[in-house]
This record gives sequence, C-alpha cells and structure tokens, in this order.
Amino acid sequence: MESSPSHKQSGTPLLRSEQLRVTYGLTRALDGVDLTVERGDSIAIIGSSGSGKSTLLHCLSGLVAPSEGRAWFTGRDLNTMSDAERSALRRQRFGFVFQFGHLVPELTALENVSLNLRLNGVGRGPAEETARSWLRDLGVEELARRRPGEMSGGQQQRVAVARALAPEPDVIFADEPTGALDTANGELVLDLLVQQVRNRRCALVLVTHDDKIAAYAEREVVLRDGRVVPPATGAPR
Ligand SMILES: Nc1ncnc2c1ncn2[C@@H]1O[C@H](COP(=O)(O)OP(=O)(O)OP(=O)(O)O)[C@@H](O)[C@H]1O
Repeated sequence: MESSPSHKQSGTPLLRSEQLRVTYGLTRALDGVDLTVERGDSIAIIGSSGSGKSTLLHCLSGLVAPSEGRAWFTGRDLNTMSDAERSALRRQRFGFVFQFGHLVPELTALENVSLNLRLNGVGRGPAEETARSWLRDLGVEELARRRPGEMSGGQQQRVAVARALAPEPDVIFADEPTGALDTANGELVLDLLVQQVRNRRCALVLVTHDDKIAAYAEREVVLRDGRVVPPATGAPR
C-alpha cells in the first residue's frame, strides 16, 4: 500500500506491531503477531471464534498491554506512553466502533457524538454542528435529543459510528461494527468507513468473522490460534 506524502517523508507506518504476545493464564490469545498498517490501508482481521481478533485490535489501539512484543502508533511505542497519553490518543487519533454502541447513557445522541470533540477542545457550537452532520450521514438526525435508552440497538449503533467518526480519527478500529444492524444499515456503515479511508487517507482495522464484511477491506489478516496464517485462496473458510 502506498503511503501518503507525509508518511513517505517520515517512512513511519501508522501502526506497527512486532511479535505481539498476549497470555491469559494458560490461554495464548496472541502468539507473535507482526503487522504494519499504513495510511490509506484497510485491513480485515478475520478468523474463527477465539482466534485472537479482538485481542489484536485491543493491543494495536493500546487498550490491552501485550505480555511480550511491542506496538507503535506513528513510531511511538504504545506501552511506554502514560495512561493520560494513551487516553488522549484514543480520543483524538483513534475512533472505536464496537458491536454494541457503548454510548454514555445519561447523554443525548448529540451530546454523545459531540463529547470527544468537546474534550479535544472544539467549541460547543461547531462540535454540535459536526455531530449533527454525522448523525445526518448515519440517518439518525431525528434522534439527536434522545438518550440511548430511548433508541433501538441499531439506532444506538449508528450513533456510536457517528461518535467514532466525528473527530476524523487517523485509525478507525471497528470490531464487528454491523452486528446490531440490518443489512441496509450495515452496508451504509461499511460504505462510510471505507469512504473515510479513501477520502481522508486514514486507516481502517476491521474485525469480523463474516467474509462479506471482510471484503470491504483491501487486505485480510487471518488469525488462527493467535498467529497470522496465509489467507485461504478460493476455498470457503
Ligand atoms: N480478558 C480475558 N481473560 C481471559 N481470556 C481472554 C480474555 N480475552 C480473551 N481471552 C481469550 O483469548 C482468546 C482470544 O480471544 P479474542 O476475544 O481475542 O478472540 P476473537 O477471535 O476475537 O473471538 P470472537 O470471534 O469469539 O470474538 C480466547 O481463547 C479468549 O477466551
């Protein structure tokens, strides 16, 4: 994958991991994963249940510290950062979409989507304007004043996608992002994620067990028992 001019200058990928290992008791969730994600890259992390997909996403985003190995964002080692630095990174440079929205229950949709923008220093008016525009793109603008408890699971999920994309993150981490959505809205969300990569040259790390969803990404990383294995060619997985 070709890098953007700024990255060609620095030669530093957005994300890189080297020999990532994560052990939970006797379970080896990751067993030596090397990965590079460039600007403009979209990768699908696929594999069967328990193969380590979510753990890899969590390590690459600094949510989980590896037992061994290292992970870097733009050349900065995630595990030598302070908690505050990692939190700022997750708020400013990363966008997260999980299977279930995880919205703040006390806040309205508009406030949920504005929150990170406000924490990143954007004024209330512009933050709400941006939030409203994302809610519109996701087809949930009419829910702006509702709290998560007053929305369906799928509506909450679309609000969560708006929240993840509003700060224009460098990396979008999406873990089964369409699990709570019907087909049409699932396609809307995946199209939006891919469009972001194309238009802004950010990167997408998409965890899924579904080949149709993985096909939205340009590249597949297949995990088996915590290791990257070559993709199956032609044969159904
Ligand atoms: N917090 C944890 N404590 C203990 N074991 C864990 C923890 N998180 C993951 N594991 C184990 O690590 C292995 C990899 O889990 P992970 O969730 O990364 O897999 P996955 O491929 O995302 O699975 P799924 O598709 O079912 O979500 C599994 O055996 C799982 O049980």
